[in-house]
Amino acid sequence: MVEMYYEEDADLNYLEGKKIAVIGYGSQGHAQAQNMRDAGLDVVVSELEGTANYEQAVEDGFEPVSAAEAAKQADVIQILLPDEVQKDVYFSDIEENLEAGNALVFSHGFNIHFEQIVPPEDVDVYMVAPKGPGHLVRRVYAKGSGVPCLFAVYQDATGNAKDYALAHAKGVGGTRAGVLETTFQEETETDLFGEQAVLCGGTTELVRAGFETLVDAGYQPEIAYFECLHELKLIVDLMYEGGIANMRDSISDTAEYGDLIAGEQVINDKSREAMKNLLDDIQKGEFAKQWMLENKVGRPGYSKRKAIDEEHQIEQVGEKLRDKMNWIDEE
Ligand SMILES: NC(=O)C1=CN([C@@H]2O[C@H](COP(=O)(O)OP(=O)(O)OC[C@H]3O[C@@H](n4cnc5c(N)ncnc54)[C@H](OP(=O)(O)O)[C@@H]3O)[C@@H](O)[C@H]2O)C=CC1
Ligand SMILES: CC(=O)[C@](C)(O)C(=O)O
Repeated sequence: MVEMYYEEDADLNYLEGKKIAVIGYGSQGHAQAQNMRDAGLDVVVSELEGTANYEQAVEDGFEPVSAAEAAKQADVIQILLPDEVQKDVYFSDIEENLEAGNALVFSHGFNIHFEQIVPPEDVDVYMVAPKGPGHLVRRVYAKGSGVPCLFAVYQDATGNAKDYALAHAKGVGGTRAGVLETTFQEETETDLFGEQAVLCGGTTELVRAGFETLVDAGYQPEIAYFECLHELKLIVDLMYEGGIANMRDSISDTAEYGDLIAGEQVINDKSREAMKNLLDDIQKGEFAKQWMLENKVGRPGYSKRKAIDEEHQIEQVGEKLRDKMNWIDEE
């Protein structure tokens, strides 16, 4: 069984007296910067002037600086930029400001694993990757809890990289929930696979396909929304709390029988083969190449498909229903 690390296994004193630059104040940046500041660490943030996230950083009490300035000031430089811009900003603003003994920190291994960024040998390189969206990382920290994190050490120039990584994970709240050690390769390949085949790609396509099947058969779109999207969270919450068996304990026997006999008809050998092909493309770097090229040519495919999905009937139906529903109180 793998070892989890908790609060008592991490010592914030390793980061005592060190300035931590969080470069990029977006989903992860706004959360991790505030959490680390609340933990008593010395944090400086970088954000593009004139953007909404720059204003948000100011509103949250930071004085954002440029990426170059942040890297110059800091001992620990955490790059929380979009993966597709990290390489450009690293070479234009960060690399020249690195000093021996600094730490270069990521929350996803993409740019290191696919060798977009090749750091100097005299700095530590580690990752602290929350296993959850940034806004949740902040929300649960503020409530006294934390989102579980993965950590990995890619380069240990100081001999203390693992201690720094665990302290960093403590600063963002990860050790409150539990932190697991991995490698940059394992985090990168599994995270990309999860995003594509299960969490985002697989699930959104499943939800849309289910919705369209019901609507095309003449059922009310609102009913199809409730069945295929609204309830999904509630079912997954039960799986999250106690596994698939826990969810099955709570649903009806009728639903459980349906679950048992129908699942493999939807996610069949062909679907599993497709999953293996996605993973193969990720492992071979084909996805990484495709994503970096997509950005180089202005994201035509990304923008076209995103526009189509945003116009999908399930979005309009859902928006109207969410406005009308009295929300389940998550407090
Ligand atoms: N989103 C998530 O929940 C998770 C993300 N991660 C990883 O965290 C990292 C950050 O992702 P995420 O938080 O989603 O990214 P976001 O896109 O939410 O935020 C990135 C921020 O960086 C800003 N930015 C862009 N260029 C610059 C620049 N030159 N200087 C300063 N700021 C700049 C962006 O501004 P603008 O928007 O104006 O371009 C944006 O505000 C990635 O490696 C990602 O894989 C890991 C786990 C979960
Ligand atoms: C939240 C998370 O970890 C994702 C979906 O992989 C991401 O946003 O990168």
